[in-house]
Amino acid sequence: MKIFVTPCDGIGPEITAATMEVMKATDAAFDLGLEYHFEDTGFTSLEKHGSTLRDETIELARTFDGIILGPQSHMDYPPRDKGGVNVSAGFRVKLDLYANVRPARSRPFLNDAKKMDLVIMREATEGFYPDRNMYAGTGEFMPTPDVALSVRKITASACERIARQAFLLAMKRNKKVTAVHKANNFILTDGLFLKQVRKVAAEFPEVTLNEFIIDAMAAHLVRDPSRFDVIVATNFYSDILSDLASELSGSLGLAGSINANAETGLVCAQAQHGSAPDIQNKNIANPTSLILSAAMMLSWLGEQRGLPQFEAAGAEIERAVDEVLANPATRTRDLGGTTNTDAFGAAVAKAVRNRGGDRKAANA
Ligand SMILES: NC(=O)c1ccc[n+]([C@@H]2O[C@H](COP(=O)([O-])OP(=O)(O)OC[C@H]3O[C@@H](n4cnc5c(N)ncnc54)[C@H](O)[C@@H]3O)[C@@H](O)[C@H]2O)c1
Ligand SMILES: CC(C)[C@H](C(=O)O)[C@@H](O)C(=O)O
Repeated sequence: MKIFVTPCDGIGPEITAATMEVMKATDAAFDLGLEYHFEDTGFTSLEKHGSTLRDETIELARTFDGIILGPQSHMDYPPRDKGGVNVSAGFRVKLDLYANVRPARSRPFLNDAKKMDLVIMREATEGFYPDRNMYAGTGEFMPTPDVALSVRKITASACERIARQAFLLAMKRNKKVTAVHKANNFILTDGLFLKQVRKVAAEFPEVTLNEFIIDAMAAHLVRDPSRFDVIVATNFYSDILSDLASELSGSLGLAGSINANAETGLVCAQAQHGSAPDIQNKNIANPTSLILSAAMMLSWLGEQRGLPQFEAAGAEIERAVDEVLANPATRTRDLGGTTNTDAFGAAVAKAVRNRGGDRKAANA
């Protein structure tokens, strides 16, 4: 299996290095036969090639089975005509990775967070990124110096396919979907989203559909996240709600995700958080988010291609992360500990290796 890796900006190289430690240990324990190819994106690509994301990088990534994508320092990029291209939106939009799957769960051994185990199914290709061939703020216009406009594109087809992914996931979980919208105000756009979700819901009579307006949803999530299971929403709403949910679980640094396309089979592991420039190059970032994203990527590849060892490998990384997080001595600073990024990665890799040894002994 061929994996494309691009660490990108800020804490990206640090959390990617920790993730690769875990991937190597997992590959050895499960005989996955992973091969890696590393490419520059973000500021390193800008310095070498004049663009934070080149078309050839995207086209190369398309030929791989999976992608590990680090966070970008998009806020600090130069304008597009000076090479600043939105790396994240570029991968999602150009590769049509429309399902950004963002889980968040509480861990009783970690903190006293309210009980939560949910997945946000985020539509990742449209909304304020309006065209498959244009990205990086091209949905914005300034007709006069006093007026700035932002165009949000919502299509029936994109709403339908993300809704279907949400219901398919709900069938594997607790048969509950919550659609989040603001159709009270955005009658055409959010109205279209809601119409498509209801249409797909009719195909899944066993799944209960609830609907919440985005502003109230934020309050309900904070008050009682245990009410929710699979949440589906358009791009922008999901982006905000998923940061809220992951912080409720203890830290943005715990938030893994994949961007996937169920039809082409391509999958991209990507932390939910950004490049955290406030803590970059200090070896203190929590790499859990990218490690769990890589685990999700392996599980997804396993499920899609009928490869049980990949599913087992993904589950094992999740288990190893929990084992390491359960020990206050091996937590990173965002969770009140003192463990560094590389040491955390090494601890998770060791937890995977230890169990791999147990498994081999049991099979001998
Ligand atoms: N997917 C992406 O690539 C992505 C997502 C969001 C933001 N961004 C970009 O990231 C840059 C910084 O944005 P921001 O500061 O608003 O958001 P951020 O997610 O980078 O950071 C928010 C806060 O969370 C902390 N944090 C984030 N990840 C952490 C981790 N793994 N371990 C410990 N603490 C962590 C940061 O230190 C910061 O205090 C901007 O340029 C923004 O455009 C990129
Ligand atoms: C950096 C930004 C373009 C991005 C988005 O808006 O999708 C981010 O918030 C994310 O969640 O990956």
